[in-house]
Amino acid sequence: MGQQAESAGTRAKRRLGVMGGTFDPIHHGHLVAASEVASAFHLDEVVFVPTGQPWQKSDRQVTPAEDRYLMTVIATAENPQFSVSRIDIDREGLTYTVDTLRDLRALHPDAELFFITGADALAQIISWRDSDELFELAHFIGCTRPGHTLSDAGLPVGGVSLVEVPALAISSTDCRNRVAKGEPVWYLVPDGVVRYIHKRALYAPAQP
Ligand SMILES: Nc1ncnc2c1ncn2[C@@H]1O[C@H](COP(=O)(O)OP(=O)(O)OP(=O)(O)O)[C@@H](O)[C@H]1O
Ligand SMILES: O=C(O)c1ccc[n+]([C@@H]2O[C@H](COP(=O)([O-])O)[C@@H](O)[C@H]2O)c1
Repeated sequence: MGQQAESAGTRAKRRLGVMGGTFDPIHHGHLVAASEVASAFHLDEVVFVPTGQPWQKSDRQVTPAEDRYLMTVIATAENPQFSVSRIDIDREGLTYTVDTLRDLRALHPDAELFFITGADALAQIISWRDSDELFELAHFIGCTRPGHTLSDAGLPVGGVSLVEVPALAISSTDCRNRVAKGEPVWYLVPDGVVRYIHKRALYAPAQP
């Protein structure tokens, strides 16, 4: 029966979530948002895509991509629905989501793409490169995030869904600042990520 349906071309499209981020470091806010969206939108998989060179974060030194990639692998390893892609890290030049989605489209021609963002990122999308094309390549899902208003105002009708996720007032900025001050990040980021941060001495204050 399954085989017949497949050969008749009636098989449902694979639903692939895309969670893009700098992940410097990845924290439970990212993981909960991805998990909630996967459940609410019946996604088959969520691929986490750490940025290569995020052009809107050029005001600060971003941690090397390999460290951010490895922390993302560690954080997602136990969830069979989660995977990590190197496409943005391995592409030369600045990272633009339009390239991410074009590449994922080419890699997964039969999948429907769902790009997941927090409310803060969603509010900036109009400033992203080739923003019109973004909505042809994927459906966008904006998640609530404490301190930010979730809105689809000005975005293409039907191109965006808004979803409420458990409020976790966690940011990578706060995690970095805590480590720099010697404060704990246990339970804000996965345990393996805490250990990786300490092993690699990430976010430590610069020595005088
Ligand atoms: N606590 C959170 N709840 C919901 N969404 C979040 C949360 N933290 C981050 N996101 C979303 O995850 C994506 C990747 O975020 P990013 O890696 O920039 O983390 P960040 O915590 O915002 O980092 P930073 O503090 O360095 O700006 C963005 O779409 C962002 O809106
Ligand atoms: O394409 C763009 O112009 C663009 C500008 C800013 C952010 N993004 C993407 O938005 C996601 C979250 O980015 P950030 O900077 O909040 O970590 C990540 O996948 C970025 O590549 C994309």
